[in-house]
Amino acid sequence: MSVYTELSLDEIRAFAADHYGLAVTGCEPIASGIENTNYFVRGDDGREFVLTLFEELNAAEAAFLPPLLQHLHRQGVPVAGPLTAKDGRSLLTLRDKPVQLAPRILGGHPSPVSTAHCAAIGEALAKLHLALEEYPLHRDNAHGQEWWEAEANKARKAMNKTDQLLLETILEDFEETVEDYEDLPMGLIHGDLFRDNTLFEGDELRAILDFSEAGEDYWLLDIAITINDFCSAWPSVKLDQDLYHAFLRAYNNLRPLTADEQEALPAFLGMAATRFWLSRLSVAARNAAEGRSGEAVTQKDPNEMKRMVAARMMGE
Ligand SMILES: Nc1ncnc2c1ncn2[C@@H]1O[C@H](COP(=O)(O)OP(=O)(O)O)[C@@H](O)[C@H]1O
Ligand SMILES: N[C@@H](CCOP(=O)(O)O)C(=O)O
Repeated sequence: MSVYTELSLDEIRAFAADHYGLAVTGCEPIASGIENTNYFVRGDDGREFVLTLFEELNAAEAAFLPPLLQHLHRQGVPVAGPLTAKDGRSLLTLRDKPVQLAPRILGGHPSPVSTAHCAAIGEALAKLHLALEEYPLHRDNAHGQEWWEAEANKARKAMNKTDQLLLETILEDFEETVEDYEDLPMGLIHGDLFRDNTLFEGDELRAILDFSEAGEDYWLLDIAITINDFCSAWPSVKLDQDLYHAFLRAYNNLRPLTADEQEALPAFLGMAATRFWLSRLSVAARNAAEGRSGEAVTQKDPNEMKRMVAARMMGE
């Protein structure tokens, strides 16, 4: 689990009382996050909340999130909008880090994924893209093309020849694709729509979580990121054709992919897997450098993504 900043019940209790007028009776660290420190928090009236301490974003960067979530909520996209504190702010500071309290949404990460889950997430992603079409606030994708090219330069030095070739091939394929199809639609994207950033009850999508990666980029990148995780035939990293088609049918129903997007999708699937191959390598290197290890830190496997990159390159 990832709890980078350990908070005591007394500290959470004082924070919730001072800022939200909430009487807290218990808290529990959340075992599954990667980037932020999260705690489930129980109120004396039985309500439950999630306290998120942003570990990577500064206050200015994190301030983008509450209005975004409130907008999506109003547009009918299922998200957990942060609570407003007594002083009207939705983002506060604790231990010198940005912090928010949001309602706990019931549900679990879908596993195994069904065609119904893929249809639900496909529809929700199209709704999210359309809901943000006219959204006035902008933010660059911090892990878009510029980032992954810089990251690839660092990562390739430690790679064997085969991995270097795989990386170069995918990067070149992507660059050629975006040159060939220069009008691919763009907008604000979620940027990290994995199963573990969703909550389902049965087939029903209850919440899309964790908008830390939201930023301006190709809609198709968001689609590819989501397909890669939702529509793979885990533990195999190959695409499951039933899941894939269920996702695309539902997405297309609300926002039909352009002809160029359909042509470009295979290159984006490879690039989306590469983006997470690189970020997982980077997280592993940082954890090693900072001596973060053991039970308190969740580390996802870069090799899983590398295998997916190779599969997507083979059209699988
Ligand atoms: N509002 C919420 N309701 C219920 N569970 C939540 C909520 N927010 C976060 N979680 C749980 O916490 C986990 C980690 O949250 P996430 O925002 O993905 O953190 P990180 O960015 O550190 O990975 C999620 O996978 C989910 O299980
Ligand atoms: N989805 C990323 C990791 C980001 O973790 P999150 O818990 O912040 O969503 C990956 O799979 O590498």
